Formats: sequence, C-alpha cells, structure tokens
Amino acid sequence: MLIALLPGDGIGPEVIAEAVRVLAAAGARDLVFETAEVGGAAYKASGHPLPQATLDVARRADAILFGAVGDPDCDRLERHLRPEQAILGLRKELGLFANLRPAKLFPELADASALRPEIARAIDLVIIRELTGDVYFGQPRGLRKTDKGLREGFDTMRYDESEIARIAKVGFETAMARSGRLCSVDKANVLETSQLWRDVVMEVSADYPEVELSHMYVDNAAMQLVRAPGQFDVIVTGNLFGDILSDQASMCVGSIGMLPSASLDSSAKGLYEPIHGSAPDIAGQGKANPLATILSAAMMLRYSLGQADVADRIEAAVSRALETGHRTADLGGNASTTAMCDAVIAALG
Ligand SMILES: NC(=O)c1ccc[n+]([C@@H]2O[C@H](COP(=O)([O-])OP(=O)(O)OC[C@H]3O[C@@H](n4cnc5c(N)ncnc54)[C@H](O)[C@@H]3O)[C@@H](O)[C@H]2O)c1
Ligand SMILES: CC(C)[C@H](C(=O)O)[C@@H](O)C(=O)O
Ligand SMILES: [Mg+2]
Repeated sequence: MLIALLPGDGIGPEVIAEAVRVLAAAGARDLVFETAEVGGAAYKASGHPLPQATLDVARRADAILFGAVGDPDCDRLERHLRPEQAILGLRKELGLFANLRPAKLFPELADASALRPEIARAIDLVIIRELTGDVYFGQPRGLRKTDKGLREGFDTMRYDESEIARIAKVGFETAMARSGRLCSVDKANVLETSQLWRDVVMEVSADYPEVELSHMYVDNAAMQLVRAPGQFDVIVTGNLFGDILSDQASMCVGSIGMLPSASLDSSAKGLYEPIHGSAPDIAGQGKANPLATILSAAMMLRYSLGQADVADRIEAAVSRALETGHRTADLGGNASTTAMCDAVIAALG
C-alpha cells in the first residue's frame, strides 16, 4: 500500500519522522512510502505550496500522512501562494469532507489537562468537522475599497443542503457506533447557514431514530467543553467552528500535541494529520510532541489500511509510554521528540 508522506514545514518533518519509526517498529504491513514537498518547503523549492507532483502522489496513494504547513517567511505572500493553501487544496481536491478529531484523556495525563482532573477524566469525545465548505471556501471573498475609500475584507459563509446532509450522516453513523448521542453545534440564532444546518440535521435524524440528537450554539459549546466535557460524545459541526473547538478540546486532554485527526472522503481514502500546526516557535529544537502524529498514523492504519490490530498496539504503547512518566515539554516533562518516540517504541514490547 502506498503512503504519501507530506512532512511540510516547521515541526512537521520532525513529527513525521517519528511516526514512520513507530509504524515500522509496530509491524505495520506492506507499506511503501513516497515523500513529497508541501507548504512553505514546496514554495521555496518550486514556487508553489501544492505542486502538481505532490497532488499526483496524494491522488495515487492509499493514504496520506501529513505533518504541518506554515512558515513565517511566507506570511506576506499573496494568499494563493501561502503554505496553508496546500492543506486546504488537498482537502478540497481530494474531497476529504469529513474530519474526525477524537479527544480522549489518557488517564495518566489528568494532571496535564487545563481542567480539574475529575472533570478531565470524563473526556472521551469526537469532533466531526465538515472540512470542504463554510467560510473557508465560500465565494465571493476578497479585499476591496468601500465607497468611502476604506479598505474592506469580505468572506462568504455558505453551505448547501447536500454538504450538510453528508456530514450529518457521518455524525449519526459515528454516534450509532459509540454511545448513541449526537450534539450538533451551530450558531442558528444568528446565521442563515446555521439555520439551514439545523434544519438539515433534523431531517437526516429521521433516518436514525436510535440516536439522541441535541443542538447547541457554538458559544455555549465552547463553554460547556470546559465546564462539563463529559456530556459530549459525538459533536458534528461546520468547518470554522470545528477548527476552533478542536484546539480547545486538545487542551482539555493535555495539549495540542495530543490530538490526531483523519480527513476522509466517501471511500476509505484519507489524509491523516495532527491537528496542530508547524509551531515555528519550537521548530528545530527537538521539543515537539510527536504523539498527535503517531496517533494519526494509528488512525490511518485503522480507517484506510485495514490494520486495526497494529493501530491498537500503537495506541496501547502510547498509553504505556505515558504511564512510565515520559512527557514532552507541552505536557510538563522534559523528554525530547525523539525520546518520547523511543519510549513508545520500547512500550510496543
Ligand atoms: N494543518 C496544518 O498544517 C496547520 C494547523 C494549524 C496551524 N497551521 C499553521 O502553523 C503555523 C503556526 O500556527 P499557530 O502557532 O497558530 O499554531 P500551532 O499549532 O503551530 O502552534 C500553537 C502553539 O502550540 C504549540 N504546539 C503545536 N504543536 C505542538 C506539538 N506537537 N508539541 C508541542 N507544542 C506544540 C506551538 O509551539 C505553539 O506555541 C501557521 O502558519 C498556521 O497557519 C497549520
Ligand atoms: C492551517 C489551517 C488552514 C487549518 C484549518 O484552519 O483548517 C488548521 O488550523 C487545521 O486545524 O487543520
Ligand atoms: Mg486548526
């Protein structure tokens, strides 16, 4: 099976290298890797953040393991040349509309959570974020001058009912496979897109009478995630709200360096990446927590490669490595990126 490795920028290459080591040590079967440049690294090498050759490898591959993109050197470039366009382009071009972001507290990390340990212990949820629509991709957008000569920026938040229905189905199916509870998060008290979102989610719910559906406004959801996260099992939400809530959820389980993700199309094809970015502030220092990427690799084995047994072994090894006290700085420890990965490999047994 062909895996496209897209390390990207900043800490991306550091954490991808560790995930590849873990895949080998865990006995993942029949993997062939092909590495390609993406993001700021690709821009600097070839003038485009998502070169055609990279897109071609991503299309040919059975799964994609992605590090992170984002480079301060590129912040002043025109938007279409910025590194972040690469991940947005991959999601859109490959039709990866369903983004699964599980947040589960490893019991050993109760003290690393931003929440009180007794609250943090209850966290085992998944955020299902719509990934190819919303204000991220809506047209028109741009910068212009108003009649008064003022600079004005504008974006368009939009969803059509088919986009909402297909992500809602992923939410309901996921809820069926878990506790049977689904919370749809929107801003239907203000936004037309959210009113449609709520209507369509309710329509789809008719096909899932076993699922207990609730609705919550996103501002309240942000508050409830901190107040009583144990009430959530599956959250389904739009692209922008899901982006923000998942970074928040990561601190509830200890660190942004802990949250993996799967971005799926309607088949088994997927892109797997940590939810964090290129972290330029710690890049090149051996400080990055590799666990989000290692756990993303485990998701890849489970969802795209049919190797759930190996995925289970990796997740158990992460748990054991944490139990034995190994932690990177974001979790309050002093293990380097490589030492953290060594601990996971040792725990594979
Ligand atoms: N999918 C992606 O590629 C992706 C995701 C988010 C942000 N970005 C990009 O990354 C760049 C930096 O963005 P940002 O600073 O807002 O977010 P970030 O996630 O890169 O970093 C936020 C903070 O978390 C820390 N952090 C992140 N990952 C960590 C890890 N694995 N271990 C330890 N600490 C970690 C960083 O050091 C930083 O202090 C920007 O260019 C942004 O657009 C890319
Ligand atoms: C880099 C950026 C475009 C991206 C997003 O907003 O989707 C990131 O924050 C993420 O969460 O994957
Ligand atoms: Mg984000």
